Amino acid sequence: MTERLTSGAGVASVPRGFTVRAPASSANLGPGFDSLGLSVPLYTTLRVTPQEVTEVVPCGPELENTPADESNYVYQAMLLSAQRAGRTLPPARIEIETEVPLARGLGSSAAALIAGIVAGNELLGRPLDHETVLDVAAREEGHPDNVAPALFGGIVIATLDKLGTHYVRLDPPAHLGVTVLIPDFELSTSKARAVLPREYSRADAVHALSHAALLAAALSVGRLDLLRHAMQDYIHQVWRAPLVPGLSDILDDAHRYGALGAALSGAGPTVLCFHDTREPTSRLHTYLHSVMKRNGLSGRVQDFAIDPHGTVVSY
Ligand SMILES: Nc1ncnc2c1ncn2[C@@H]1O[C@H](COP(=O)(O)OP(=O)(O)OP(=O)(O)O)[C@@H](O)[C@H]1O
Ligand SMILES: N[C@@H](CCO)C(=O)O
Repeated sequence: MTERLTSGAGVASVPRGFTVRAPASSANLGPGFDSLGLSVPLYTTLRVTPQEVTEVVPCGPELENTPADESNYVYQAMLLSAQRAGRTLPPARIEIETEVPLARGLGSSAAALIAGIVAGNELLGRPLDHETVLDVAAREEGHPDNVAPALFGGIVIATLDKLGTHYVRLDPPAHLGVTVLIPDFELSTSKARAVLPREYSRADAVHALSHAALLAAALSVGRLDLLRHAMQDYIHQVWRAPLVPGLSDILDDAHRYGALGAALSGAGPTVLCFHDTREPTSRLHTYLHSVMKRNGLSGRVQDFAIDPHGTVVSY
């Protein structure tokens, strides 16, 4: 059985083994800092088998430095669901695999967090509904822009405040594709947040909220022609540019090579460009490779569709 996460809370307890698959995500999209993101089809997968003792088994080269015990971030995420439900997590073997490169701005931590919370909730018989799963994850990350698309798929606009986590999910507009440049070096979110100013001027605030509002509206009605203008940002990219060689050039010039808009993906160093899926992306690929070469970087350039499914549980 495969199911999207569409049912509510309260399903009876689940003794069988199951798999949880959570996608990568690209947050911010320029001015939507901490509030806007989309889902990328690279996946973190957990295979959960109830048994008498807990075992945490990271698999594959990407996870070779993550702990093989209960201190693993995925297992800690599973405990969060038990904590919110006021229950004790039953023991299980948890195998973890990921295609999401770590600390590159593609939401590896959010995919791990969502996969873990959903897996814990599933082991407990789904005491938490989806809004609560999102709220647990958003409070843990401190912002909802990766976890919301990782959970629901598509493009998600979300806010986190004292009253809860509120969101609107959009289906990806027709003909909108994503091209990402994923450099080979890591940049932790904490380092990329530490360079941001603590305060902004009113002019910067007005610039950010007007562009973020325009971007959300453009994405919701499929106005691909507006993306380049709507994606202008002075809240985070300008401060992070020194950490990501070539970023400023790509933000300024990618449109000349067919990009509909460009942004730093999450906290970087991945850079995201939108493209029109009816047009070839070869010129854009050649350009992005040339920027890497000019800056002495290695990495890969890859096209993706936006993942519409989000996190999926299968039996
Ligand atoms: N599958 C996983 N299992 C265990 N730990 C993980 C897993 N995925 C990510 N992590 C932890 O999350 C860290 C990366 O998180 P970080 O927030 O710095 O970057 P990111 O989530 O990849 O990028 P961004 O938040 O900018 O999109 C890793 O170094 C690792 O500690
Ligand atoms: N909005 C977050 C995403 C990365 O987790 C940031 O840019 O720091």
